[in-house]
Amino acid sequence: MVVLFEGIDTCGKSTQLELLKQKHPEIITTKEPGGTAFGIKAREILLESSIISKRAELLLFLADRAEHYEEVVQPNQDKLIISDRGFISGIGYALANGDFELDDLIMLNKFALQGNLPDKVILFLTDIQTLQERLGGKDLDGIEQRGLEYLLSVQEHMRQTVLTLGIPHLFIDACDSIENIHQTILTYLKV
Ligand SMILES: Nc1ncnc2c1ncn2[C@@H]1O[C@H](COP(=O)(O)OP(=O)(O)O)[C@@H](O)[C@H]1O
Ligand SMILES: Cc1cn([C@H]2C[C@H](O)[C@@H](COP(=O)(O)OP(=O)(O)O)O2)c(=O)[nH]c1=O
Repeated sequence: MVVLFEGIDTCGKSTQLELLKQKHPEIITTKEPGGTAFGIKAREILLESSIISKRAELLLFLADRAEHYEEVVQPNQDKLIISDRGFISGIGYALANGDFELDDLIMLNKFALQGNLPDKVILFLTDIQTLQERLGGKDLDGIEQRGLEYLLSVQEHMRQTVLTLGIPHLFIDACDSIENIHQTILTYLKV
């Protein structure tokens, strides 16, 4: 089973994935961008914000996704695989960047994933105050520097995309405590 942890920067995905991995070391944990050797190089380019063309940026995220699918997801289909981000980020950030149609983005992402969408999405939803507090506590990469309004519009596009595609999902209140969220995820995943 393939599960995506999705949500905008600082909503708590990595914290929860780490807790889950501690309790269940048998879970295959991975991430996009950067879950493969190629992805590590792609991630460096993507986060240093040296790409001017939004299409070039999108295609590099998609290249990372295609490689990640073949190298990490496909060989482990029989196990529980949880990825810190995936194609919901791919669509959410691209829609917030403008100039892209949802139908085109769905088609491109299905192409990268050889038609195999994840089984479940756990989407963390935050609010402006929490986002501001948590972003204030870290060095911002090129994408995070695009600002609060940009990130909240990404979040809304992610939410709509999950609903439009009808993927089984859990919406998490990212402002809840770390322990409460952990328990909610354990219950949802039945692990
Ligand atoms: N539920 C929570 N309540 C308070 N702080 C949290 C919570 N979840 C995560 N944090 C803190 O917020 C910051 C960002 O969390 P992180 O898990 O790295 O987010 P993401 O992986 O989504 O970018 C970290 O400093 C983390 O300790
Ligand atoms: C997977 C993906 C990520 N992104 C963005 C989201 C993040 O800002 C960045 C990845 O950074 P990352 O450090 O993984 O995210 P986080 O701050 O949540 O730990 O790339 C896209 O724009 N498109 C995509 O397809």
